[in-house]
Amino acid sequence: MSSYELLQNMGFLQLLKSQFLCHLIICYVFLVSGLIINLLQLCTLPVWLVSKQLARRINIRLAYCISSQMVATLEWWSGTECTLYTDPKSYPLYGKENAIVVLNHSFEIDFLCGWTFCERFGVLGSSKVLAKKQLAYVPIIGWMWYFLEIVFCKRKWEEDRRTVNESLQKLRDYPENFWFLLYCEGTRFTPKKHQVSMQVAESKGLPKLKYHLLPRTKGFWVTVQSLRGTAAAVYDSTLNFRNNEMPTLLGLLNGKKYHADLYVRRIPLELIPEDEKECAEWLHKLYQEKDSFQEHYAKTGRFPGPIMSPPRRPWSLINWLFWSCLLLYPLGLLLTQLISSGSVFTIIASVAVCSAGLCHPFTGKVKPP
Ligand SMILES: CC/C=C\C/C=C\C/C=C\C/C=C\C/C=C\C/C=C\CCC(=O)SCCNC(=O)CCNC(=O)[C@H](O)C(C)(C)COP(=O)(O)OP(=O)(O)OC[C@H]1O[C@@H](n2cnc3c(N)ncnc32)[C@H](O)[C@@H]1OP(=O)(O)O
Ligand SMILES: CCCCCCCCCCCCCCCC(=O)OC[C@@H](O)COP(=O)(O)O
Repeated sequence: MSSYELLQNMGFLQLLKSQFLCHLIICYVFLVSGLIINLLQLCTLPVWLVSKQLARRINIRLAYCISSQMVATLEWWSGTECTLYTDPKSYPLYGKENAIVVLNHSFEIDFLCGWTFCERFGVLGSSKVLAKKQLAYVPIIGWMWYFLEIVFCKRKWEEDRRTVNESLQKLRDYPENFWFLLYCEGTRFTPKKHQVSMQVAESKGLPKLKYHLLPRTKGFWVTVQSLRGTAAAVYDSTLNFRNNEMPTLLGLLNGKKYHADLYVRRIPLELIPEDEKECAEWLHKLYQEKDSFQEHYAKTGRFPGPIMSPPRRPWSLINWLFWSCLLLYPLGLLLTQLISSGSVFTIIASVAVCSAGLCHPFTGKVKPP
């Protein structure tokens, strides 16, 4: 094939990825498979009574079937690249131990990049997060999290102090390695929130941060204390995207390729102070360091240290193809039957769906490569 033809084909592929019908198919597979998996998770309830560890292992695999579909959208559909900057001595330990991950909360898809690294190190099904309670009620993801023993907080310290500790204690005998994600900033970065947060920093006599909100220290302290002896280290992770891009889920769905850079430092848990006040000071210092890494990135376009990128694995794609075949076949049969029935309503409905696809605002907007 000539390079001109190849370019033309690539242009066609990009155009295809921007079509509403493709988005509809991806969302249909995600929603229907997600609800089926939620139902299967519900069926594991009796297994908990017989063997807790077996039920946990089953739920890890079921959760993988959901979260890896979103990872596949990032890795295989949009082709987004993820580069890891880290110390080669720490690299072999990733995925082989329990860890607390501290990540900046600056992008709509930062959690998805986190999931992508979980996938590459084989801990996607078991990965956990300290999430706000409202997310527990979101169908598919929230319900999946319930069975994964995700830790939820109300962001009311008087209540969270006890409940977060109790939920974390339950993870002490978790049967597989997990990463526990903590967004210490507590909410996603916006210029307005940054302004308020820097006023708090000033009132506390703390140095100002340019790229982060002031970290909330209480959740970090309770997590470190509760997971001592369970987690081996804190993975201090700093994420940014090349070319000042602000990636979105819709961009990924449209097949837009981004380039994520993640800088990870492994800090053994023993190095973190046990005392609440000292631990808070330690975290503030960590965020000042994270700020300096972002400054380095803004100036040089890279993070410090060597690159040790793990390759993408085929499993997320295989999982997506499996669910697609399973769910698109009956849908195809149904549509064929409806159309061959020749009913006026069916024909009008089909035309309406196709027109919606053609009139979609993203159609034809993709720049040819
Ligand atoms: C090798 C590869 C490595 C890594 C790969 C990366 C990642 C992969 C890992 C895992 C992936 C797993 C899952 C990801 C999937 C999805 C995640 C998606 C979504 C979840 C996101 C969320 O839900 S974020 C929101 C919830 N989380 C948090 O809030 C956590 C942080 N918060 C805390 O820790 C809080 O302390 C708390 C919640 C425990 C309690 O909150 P509360 O509000 O009650 O107390 P505070 O801590 O705030 O205490 C009050 C003190 O705060 C000061 N204050 C007041 N205003 C501000 C302000 N604007 N900014 C900062 N501080 C403020 C106030 O003065 C009080 O100060 P004191 O001195 O009295 O403490
Ligand atoms: C293949 C898939 C395509 C289908 C797309 C489905 C999309 C499901 C997305 C579910 C993602 C769940 C994670 C949400 C992240 C989130 O909501 O974080 C909250 C924080 O910022 C703090 O919030 P706040 O302080 O209240 O602003």
